[in-house]
Parts: sequence; structure tokens; C-alpha cells
Amino acid sequence: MAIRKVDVAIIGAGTAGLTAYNAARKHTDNLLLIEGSHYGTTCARVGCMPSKLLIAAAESAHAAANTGLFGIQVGNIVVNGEKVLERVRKERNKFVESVLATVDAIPSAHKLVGRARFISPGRLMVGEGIEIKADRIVIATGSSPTIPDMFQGLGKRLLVNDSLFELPNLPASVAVFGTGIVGLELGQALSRLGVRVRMFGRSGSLGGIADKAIRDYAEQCFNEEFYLDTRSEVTDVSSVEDGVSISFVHRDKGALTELFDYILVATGRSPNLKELALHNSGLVLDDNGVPLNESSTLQCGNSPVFLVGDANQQAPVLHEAAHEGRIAGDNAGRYPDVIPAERKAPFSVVFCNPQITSVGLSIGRMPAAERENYVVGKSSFEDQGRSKVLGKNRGILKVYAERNSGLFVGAEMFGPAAEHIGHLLAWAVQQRMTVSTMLAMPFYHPVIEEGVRTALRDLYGKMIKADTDVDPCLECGPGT
Ligand SMILES: Cc1cc2nc3c(=O)[nH]c(=O)nc-3n(C[C@H](O)[C@H](O)[C@H](O)COP(=O)(O)OP(=O)(O)OC[C@H]3O[C@@H](n4cnc5c(N)ncnc54)[C@H](O)[C@@H]3O)c2cc1C
Ligand SMILES: NC(=O)c1ccc[n+]([C@@H]2O[C@H](COP(=O)([O-])OP(=O)(O)OC[C@H]3O[C@@H](n4cnc5c(N)ncnc54)[C@H](O)[C@@H]3O)[C@@H](O)[C@H]2O)c1
Repeated sequence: MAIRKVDVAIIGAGTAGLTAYNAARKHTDNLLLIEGSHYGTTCARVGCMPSKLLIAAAESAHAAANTGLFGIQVGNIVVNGEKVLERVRKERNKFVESVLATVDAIPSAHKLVGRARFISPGRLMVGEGIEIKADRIVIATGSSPTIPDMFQGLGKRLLVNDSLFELPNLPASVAVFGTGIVGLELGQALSRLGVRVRMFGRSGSLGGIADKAIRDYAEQCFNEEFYLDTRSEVTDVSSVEDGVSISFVHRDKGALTELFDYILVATGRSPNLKELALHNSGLVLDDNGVPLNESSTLQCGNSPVFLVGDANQQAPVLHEAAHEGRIAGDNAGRYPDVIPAERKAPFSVVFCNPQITSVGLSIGRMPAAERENYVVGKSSFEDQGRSKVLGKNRGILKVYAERNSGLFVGAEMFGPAAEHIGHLLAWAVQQRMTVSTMLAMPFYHPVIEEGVRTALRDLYGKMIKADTDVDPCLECGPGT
């Protein structure tokens, strides 16, 4: 049995693990990055990048099919599924290669391939033959798709994000389970590429939208493209010779049984912690078996262990995984002199179409009494000038401010260019801007951002006096 002693061990060479490695290395040269599977990260290999590539193809097909609005007729549109997936993989591989180049640049003495688990506090076993004694440990093991029992046994008919992009061709039909972020992004993309899609949700949730009015509006929009039920009643899912048979209660047609080539399971992700034998780690675990940890330091209690990225499930998105890795790597390097870091404003974007963005405080999830402390402004994109020009005039934006201070605290949007609007609003939250400061900023004309001004003016009007309109907007052009 080989035994190695290091200052810092990092488990998992994904986005969080790699940034943790870089930060910890500024403090010590005696560190180890342990990876139990492929290098290349979830984001590049099976997450953000291939999904966005598939969505880009879908957007292209959708735009081609919807030129009639502008008086333009396009000939017969043919989606070549093999070529679509070929491009997804080809471009995806380039993103993976750029990560692999980063990993290659790490000295081999700092890397170890094998699955790690705790054998006691501060001691890890990697595979069956290597024991690592580590003064400090960063857990950066990511997350994996959760597969509910009802889908077990479907064999190759069951897809998750990891397997979808490896299909040689686009299937004719896919039933998507889960109306969360992954389900919505991939399900809509498949539908826009000509795949027959039905989407089955369970809890009423849709793409993480907290506000009920925005959620209902979005559900209606998606149903104009494909059948989506956020509270579906699915009575049977079985593997049959030609595919998967699904029995469900259709919202309008009652009980139905339909056949699909595949089901795509997008019912959430669980942190990769089970394999770590955390009962040997000495860490205090919550009811779900996740070590308790502090979000400003990522430290687990007073221990020399840090938990980052999807593994802690605090903010399972790429930029947060990277930020958390940096904080934890630095703290593991400097331990016991741990320093709390400022966290970024909460921010997410869902790349469905129209897009969804959520920023800052989630007023929609607050109890009614707490919500009283906030004022809500709203705008619709149905009549918004630039959105109409582009034929993208669907959507709602809600913006939130603290009632007493006028501080801008958050927003939620389903609508055009939400990936960009979300950035403006997230930066405003993080800069602790007030609504009046935001309204003093320049707004060009005609742009989609004018819809933000409309919502902020509505908010401002409600803040200054509930029953008084703000002054007319003299600088607002038509359709803002
Ligand atoms: C389909 C999809 C689309 C997404 N799109 C976006 C997007 O558009 N924007 C966005 O911000 N986020 C997106 N995300 C989320 C984003 O990909 C994740 O938040 C991010 O990749 C998490 O990084 P991580 O370092 O925590 O985990 P990972 O990159 O998964 O790294 C964890 C690593 O730990 C290794 N590991 C696990 N257990 C062990 C062990 N016991 N021993 C050794 N190694 C181990 C794994 O092999 C893996 O390499 C998407 C996710 C999915 C699934
Ligand atoms: N654009 C992005 O930033 C992006 C894209 C993809 C994923 N992600 C990250 O990945 C995480 C995981 O995404 P996800 O979509 O897998 O999880 P999620 O938690 O967003 O959604 C899972 C959905 O599945 C539903 N569900 C659970 N069991 C079900 C069942 N048996 N039948 C039908 N529906 C069921 C849940 O009610 C929920 O709506 C997200 O939280 C997000 O942070 C981010």
C-alpha cells in the first residue's frame, strides 16, 4: 500500500476542483488533484456546452421555419439529425480539449486518477492501493442525474444529458420527464429540431421560475409548441419492443397511452457524495448526508475540509462552481487562517426560448408576510417596441425593491434576451443600486432594455406613492 502525505488534496477535477487547485497552489506545492473519471468537466463534456450547441441548432431551425412574419418564404426545411449531432460533438470536443490542455499543464506529481473515499478524518483511500494523508481536503465531486425508481430497467431507451449527445441521429420521439432547467432546455431544443416531444413534470415547477404569474404565462407559451404538463399524472412507463410506452392522463383528452423512442430523464441532480464514505470523515452531515458548510468560506464546520460546486448544491451553476473553488482552494491553502469571501449576487439563466432569468432575492418564494417588505414592478414584452420589431414580443419581467430603502434587490423574467437583461440586473443587485439610480442610467432606443425601464418606472411609482403615477417618460420613444 502506497501512502502519500500532502498539504491539500482536492477530490474532483471539474470546474470547482480545477479552480480550487489553482488557488491552493499559490500557497503550497505539495498538493494533489484526484479525478475518478474523465478529465474535461461536466460543463464542457455533457452540460453547458453541448446543450447550448444543440439549442443553437434548434434556434436556427426555428428561425428558418418562422420567417413568414416578415413576408419571407423559405423552402422546405430539412433537419439533418446526424449532422446536427455531429456538429454538437465536434464543437463540444474542442471545448473539452481546451480543458484537457489546462489539465495537461498541471505537473503529473500533482495529479492522481482514481476514486477517492474517506477512511478516517484527514485520510483518503484512492482506488484500492493508494492512501492519501491530507492536512486539508476540498471536496469538488459535482453531481449526477437522479433517476427515480419508475425509470429503472428501461435500458438503452433511457437517456440522460450524458447520453443524449452521443446518439448517432435525432430520434423521432422523446418523452421528457422533469420540467426543470435541463428538461426545458433540452426538451424544447429537440422539439424545435422536429422531434415529437411531450414533457411531464410533477411538482408544478417550470424552469426554476418562482413567480406564479410568470410561470403560468411561460407554461402557456411552451404549450403552443409542444405538450408540457407541470403536474402530470403518469400511470405507467414500460419498455416495449419498439420503444417506451407511457400511459398518462392528458390534460384535455383524458387517459392516453403513447409510444416514444426514448425517455429523457431530467428529474434533478444529486451531489456525488455517497461514494465518499463521509461517515468516516468526522464531518457533521445534514439530513441529506451533505456536510454542513459555511457559504462565505465553504468550510465544513471548523474542520480543514471544504465543500464546493455542485457537490454542495448551493448554486449549481458554472460561474458559482468556479468562484467557490477559488474561495475554498485559497482557504484550504491558508488554513487555519480562513477568510470569508463576498459571494456574488444570485443569478441564473435558462436558455430556453423565450429565456428565463432570476436575479437576487426570490420574492416569489417568500412567505406572504415577508413579501410585504418589498415592492414589485412589472412590464410586459407583448407591446415592447424592439421586441415587436424582432417578432420576439412574448414575456414578462418583474423587478423587486426593498420598500423602505428603494434598494433594488432582484428580478425574474421570462422573455427576449433574458440572458443579457439578467446580467444588467444582477450587476445592479451586486452593486447595491437603488431603483432611482438605475432609472438615471442611459437607455438607448429602440432596445429590449427599455422594457427594464418600464418595469423600474412601475416599481418607482409604487414606491413613491401607491396611487400616483410617475411623471410621463418624456425620453421614452414609441413602444417602450
Ligand atoms: C445538461 C446541463 C446543462 C448545464 N448548463 C449550464 C449552463 O448553461 N450554465 C451554467 O452555469 N451551468 C450549467 N450547468 C451546470 C454546470 O455544468 C455545473 O454547475 C458545473 O459543471 C459544476 O461543476 P463541478 O466542478 O461542481 O462538477 P463537475 O464538473 O461535475 O466535476 C466533478 C468531478 O468530480 C469527479 N468525482 C466525482 N466523485 C469522485 C470521487 N469519489 N473521486 C474522484 N473524483 C470524483 C467527477 O468525475 C468530476 O470530474 C449545466 C448542467 C447540466 C447537467
Ligand atoms: N442554464 C443553466 O444554467 C443550467 C442548465 C442546465 C442545468 N443547470 C443546473 O443543473 C441543475 C439541475 O437541473 P435539473 O433540470 O436536472 O433539475 P431541476 O431541479 O431544475 O428540475 C428537476 C425537475 O424534475 C421534476 N421531477 C422530479 N421527479 C420527477 C418525476 N418523477 N417525474 C417528473 N418530474 C419530476 C421536479 O419537480 C423538477 O421540476 C439546475 O439546478 C441548474 O443549476 C443549469
